Amino acid sequence: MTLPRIFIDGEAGTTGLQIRARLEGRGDLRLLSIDPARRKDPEARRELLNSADVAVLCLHDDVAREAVAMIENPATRVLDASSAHRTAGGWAYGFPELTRQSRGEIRAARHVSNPGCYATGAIALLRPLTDAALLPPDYPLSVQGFSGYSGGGRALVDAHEGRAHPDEPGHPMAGPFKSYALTLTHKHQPEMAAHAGLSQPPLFTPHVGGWRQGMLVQIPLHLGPLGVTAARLHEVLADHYAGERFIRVMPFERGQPADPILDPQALNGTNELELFVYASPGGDHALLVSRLDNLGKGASGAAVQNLDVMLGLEGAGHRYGVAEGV
Ligand SMILES: NC(=O)C1=CN([C@@H]2O[C@H](COP(=O)(O)OP(=O)(O)OC[C@H]3O[C@@H](n4cnc5c(N)ncnc54)[C@H](OP(=O)(O)O)[C@@H]3O)[C@@H](O)[C@H]2O)C=CC1
Ligand SMILES: CC(=O)N[C@@H](CCC(=O)OP(=O)(O)O)C(=O)O
Repeated sequence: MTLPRIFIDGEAGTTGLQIRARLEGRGDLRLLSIDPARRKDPEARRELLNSADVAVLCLHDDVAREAVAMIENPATRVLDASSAHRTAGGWAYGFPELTRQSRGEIRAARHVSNPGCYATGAIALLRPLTDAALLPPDYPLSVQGFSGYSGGGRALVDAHEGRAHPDEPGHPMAGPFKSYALTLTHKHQPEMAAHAGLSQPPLFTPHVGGWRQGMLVQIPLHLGPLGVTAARLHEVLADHYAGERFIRVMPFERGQPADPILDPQALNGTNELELFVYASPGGDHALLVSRLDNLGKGASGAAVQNLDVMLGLEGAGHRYGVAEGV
């Protein structure tokens, strides 16, 4: 039996290293590796991109677009971890649990785009609610994100872990806590709108802190104008994700999940996503929260899960977690 050949373009980066670590030891795939000295050589990359059954792109957006343009072999499928193709026509969105059709679309697609980390947290909470008409598509939503610094890729990881070049100025986002994207524009907004079933992008305010990985995404809601209870929001989410291996809707007893305090790092090293619905005592306000590892279900864990869905291997029960700090 010939094993599916997988090439990770950008395997030395934050996302690429984590995908590679998750695929080490898999006897049902064959990893094609590039000579580290030639990892940015277009000819070496072109050859491997066109020899792979699936090319996994762990590159910044512009380089990912160039990589797609280099592929001439019609049999090569692409799983792109960058944000270049998340709302592009002809690309399946790699969120297997999102709708009843998602797995089939990913399985059939030649081109699959892996979701963004903040977007995963927001869309997981919103899409079942817009599909159930509990949230109107034009509802004015706010989304707040809190991420570990690995979300900023190699440059921010190096700045935090003391590997920045002494001649280079400090990374503007390094430090214990920073609010950013204060132009109120962020690359995940179009993706959130498109895949959460919204007709306008949410107001999105991300923050990054001095922990390596793990994130929370929060969506506050005034329930009065929506005419819905927090218990109903919880019920719809719990029904939608029932039976999913990686997504858990946390129990809701009299308006509160069991956790009164959330640590963004609790799912680090896993491919899990937890969803919480909190309610104020009078029932006027709800807070939807998702917790995930930005490098797990927010990037590399999701990519390996998508790879398996593409290849029809999801049912084999592979582990999509990896030790922290890879
Ligand atoms: N970090 C995260 O939490 C997430 C990241 N992503 C996405 O994944 C993609 C990669 O991000 P991330 O891993 O964080 O970024 P990194 O900067 O850590 O990694 C990118 C890698 O690509 C390499 N590279 C740069 N130019 C080329 C080239 N021309 N040919 C081949 N390789 C090249 C870089 O090498 P060098 O460093 O030497 O330049 C680096 O190893 C991005 O599009 C990002 O949006 C998606 C979800 C989450
Ligand atoms: C902390 C930090 O800088 N986070 C990144 C997003 C993280 C991420 O990985 O986004 P993609 O999945 O779209 O690549 C940012 O806000 O641009």
